[in-house]
Amino acid sequence: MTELALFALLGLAVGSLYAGLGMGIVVTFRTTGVVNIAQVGLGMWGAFAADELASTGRLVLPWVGPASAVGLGGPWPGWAALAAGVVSAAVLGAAAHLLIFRPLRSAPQLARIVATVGLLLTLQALIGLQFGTGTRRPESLLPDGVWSVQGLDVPADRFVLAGLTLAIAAVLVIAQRRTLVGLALRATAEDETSVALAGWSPNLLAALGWAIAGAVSATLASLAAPSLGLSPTTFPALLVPGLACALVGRLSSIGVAAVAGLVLGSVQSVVVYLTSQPSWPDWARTGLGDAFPLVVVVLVLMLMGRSLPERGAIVTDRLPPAPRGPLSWPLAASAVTGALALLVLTSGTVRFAVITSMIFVLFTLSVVVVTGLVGQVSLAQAAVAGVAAFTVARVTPDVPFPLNLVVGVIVGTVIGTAIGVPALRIRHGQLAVVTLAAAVAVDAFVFRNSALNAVGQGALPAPRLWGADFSVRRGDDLARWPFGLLVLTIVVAACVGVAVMSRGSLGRRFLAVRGDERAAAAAGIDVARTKLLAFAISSALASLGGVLVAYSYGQVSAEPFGVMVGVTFLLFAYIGGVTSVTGALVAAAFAPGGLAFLLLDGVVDLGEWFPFVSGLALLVVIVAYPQGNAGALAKVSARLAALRGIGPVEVGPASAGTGDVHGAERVAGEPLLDVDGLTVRYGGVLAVDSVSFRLRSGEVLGLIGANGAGKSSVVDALTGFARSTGGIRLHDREISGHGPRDRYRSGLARTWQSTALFLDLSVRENIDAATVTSSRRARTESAPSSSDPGDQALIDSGSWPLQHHMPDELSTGQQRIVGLARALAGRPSVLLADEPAAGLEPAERIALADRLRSIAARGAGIVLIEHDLELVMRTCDRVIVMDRGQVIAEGSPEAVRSDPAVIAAYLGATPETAVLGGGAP
Ligand SMILES: Nc1ncnc2c1ncn2[C@@H]1O[C@H](COP(=O)(O)OP(=O)(O)OP(=O)(O)O)[C@@H](O)[C@H]1O
Repeated sequence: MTELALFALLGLAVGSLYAGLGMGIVVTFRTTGVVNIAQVGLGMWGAFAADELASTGRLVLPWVGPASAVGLGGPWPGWAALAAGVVSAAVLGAAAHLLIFRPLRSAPQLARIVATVGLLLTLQALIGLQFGTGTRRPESLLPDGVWSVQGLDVPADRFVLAGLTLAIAAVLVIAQRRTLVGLALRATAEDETSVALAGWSPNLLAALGWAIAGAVSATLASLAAPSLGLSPTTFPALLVPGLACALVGRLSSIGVAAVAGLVLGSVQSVVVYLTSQPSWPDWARTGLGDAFPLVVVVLVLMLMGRSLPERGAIVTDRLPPAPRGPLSWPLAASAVTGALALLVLTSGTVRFAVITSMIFVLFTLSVVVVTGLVGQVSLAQAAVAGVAAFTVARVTPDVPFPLNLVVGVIVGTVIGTAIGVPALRIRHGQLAVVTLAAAVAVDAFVFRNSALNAVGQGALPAPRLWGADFSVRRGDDLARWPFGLLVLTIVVAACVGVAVMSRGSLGRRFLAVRGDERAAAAAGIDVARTKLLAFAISSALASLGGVLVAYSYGQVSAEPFGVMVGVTFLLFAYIGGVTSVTGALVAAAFAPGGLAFLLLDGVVDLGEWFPFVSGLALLVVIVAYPQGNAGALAKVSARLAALRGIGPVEVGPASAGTGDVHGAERVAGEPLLDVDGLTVRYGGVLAVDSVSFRLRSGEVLGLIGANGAGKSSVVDALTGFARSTGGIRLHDREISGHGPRDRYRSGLARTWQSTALFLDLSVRENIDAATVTSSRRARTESAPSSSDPGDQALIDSGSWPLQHHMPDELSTGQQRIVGLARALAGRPSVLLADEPAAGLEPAERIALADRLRSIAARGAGIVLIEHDLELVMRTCDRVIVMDRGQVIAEGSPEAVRSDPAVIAAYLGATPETAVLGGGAP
């Protein structure tokens, strides 16, 4: 027990460092919305700069080459050096904002994550160049005595460090609550415009946020360094706990992040102590301390996250477009011929570089699948590749080639898919943190754990197939062509597979989930399964790459699969073009150790400067092209498609379809939907208060009320997007416990006020993504079929002529009509239409009313939310009026229109002038 307490107190040193990083990350996020993965780089820079000044008197500046260090005539006193180091980290932070993140402020979130990754690599390289890669142990500025607490002798600096950490947190919290600058800093991330109107410069405020973050991290990194050591190679191990603390503080609480840092440091120290005990199993001795933050991160985020984002939490920024045109087989054939020629015509190191680039294609392809197509950020792909490689090393020679490859890929895929499980509830920057934490854990617990893996078991036996030797090396030949051919065959198969998949129905589902998870679930797509499938395919590709890397080296080691390598995969894939196979090929050509790398290195010998210069170049590229190469590639592929005559056609007026049965008899038939005491609360807001109604077959039921009355919340609750209490029976079956997808598949469909179309898919593909059973029949533009649910939905909604357009080529009104078509694609028995007429011309509204009637006439029940009373009168059999969450009237449109309570609820409007809800938006 005493030992446990002692180790917990000793852990306060590393805990204060984590707290410093966590607080820095929170401050940056609160002021700029960036989850700064490079925060540890800023903190380390300050600590190194302070130590250099204190030990040699050199002021080192954050660049390389001439005048990158100034001699200041002898070592500086410790506290003065610390102040200078802190200022230098603050300036570097502000510069990072002004030069990199300000230009990217309206870029996709992914671009900003990639930029922080690029900044981290650049800072790591810069520190290595300026201060060397060895470990330093600076002089301590804190008291070096020992304090006795309840019989325990604890170094005094631990208490001072913990106290300082809490003091810094208190100062930051008070400053942000009590000072004008603090308040402006808090406001700037949420609403730049209001801050600017109040006379503040959002740009300077954001730079100040970055500077404060850099200063806080550098202060605590410098003070903790004497007991921990300073080394540029230990970055990732510090980064993840820092991010974990920020997440525990929900990226918004400085105080919680600080306390979480201290607790995490203490617990980690205790875990390390426990794992060193003789009773602890050998296989679990190494890496548990490093794996622990992963557990914290995952638990916190899984508890915080939601399986679908909430209304209002939808991220509107778009990833680069993904090509959807037909595969160009001639282009593919020329690429394969070119690669073959390169293999045959080269030898030695050049051929090895060609092979390295080819293997790298598998890594960038894995990022294309999971990030480019499904929008899930993963920094763990190198770890997954490593798992496969280590598995192969372990099972060979008992399991011969190629069976060992299959086993490796299966194990890698299982682990990679498991790493993807948090993605079911966690998104964007937070997912980057989880996958990074997973990479650190796998690196520490598996790759560097000699009790668990086969490192040091020697060379992999030559891969042999049907008697032929496919090994990379024999005698003087460093890169044999049979191995190149083996790699090429696997890579070509993978490329073709991904290209075909991304253009098919799976690719459609991927892009739908990437575009809008809520709308995808409402269109019957299993979002969780789609994401996991993407992680599985992506992990299989990375695993193949991992095994081939192992065979290309002839043995397995941890280095090619390190945490920073995984980070590099994302960086290269994004810049090369993260949404297409072509992008993966471009990225791989420039891969470290690959072909372009070799050629460039031959032309300009950058030597040890290479990592820094390439990091800087990547940052310049990402700032200049925030969508990476994918934007450019998409333009080229659109032009090629236009040349082949498959470009967009002119938008014609939405014509009435063949399925129009206007004028059919209105029959109120069997009950379809029974809603009983439906109640929705958002925290303290009672949005829907015990609403009950019944909808019958053939009926159009109007749901009206002023803005904020609770109408959309009713739709959200009925379709499974808002938590609710009360009964919901569809076809006499209780569905209130079911998810959105199940409800859609049971026949309950909805449209969205925000249109929520999948912007990366054409109108036709939007509809096809939502058809429960997809029709494989070849379609013709002129001959719709009533047996095809997609065709029928396009016709019933009047959007048949729009089917070859991309959503953003359409007006908002047309997009709403397409949204209606998508809701009809599942042939629902109940349709909840949330303001489908907003943005339509008067004539189009009349046509829409007729269409809704004819859909109902064929037996569906429709709930129509609408502000325009004329449309409601024309379309609905019955109307429910809501006010402040409650039903205040119900009856025929005529009766409701003249109900005094209803008129009173609408600001005293007279029945003649009333356009309920204040008019269409
Ligand atoms: N996610 C949320 N969190 C907190 N409050 C919410 C949330 N969504 C809606 N509300 C609140 O619930 C109430 C009902 O909102 P709702 O959007 O359902 O009304 P509405 O009748 O559809 O309005 P509108 O006609 O403007 O679409 C409003 O007070 C709104 O501010």
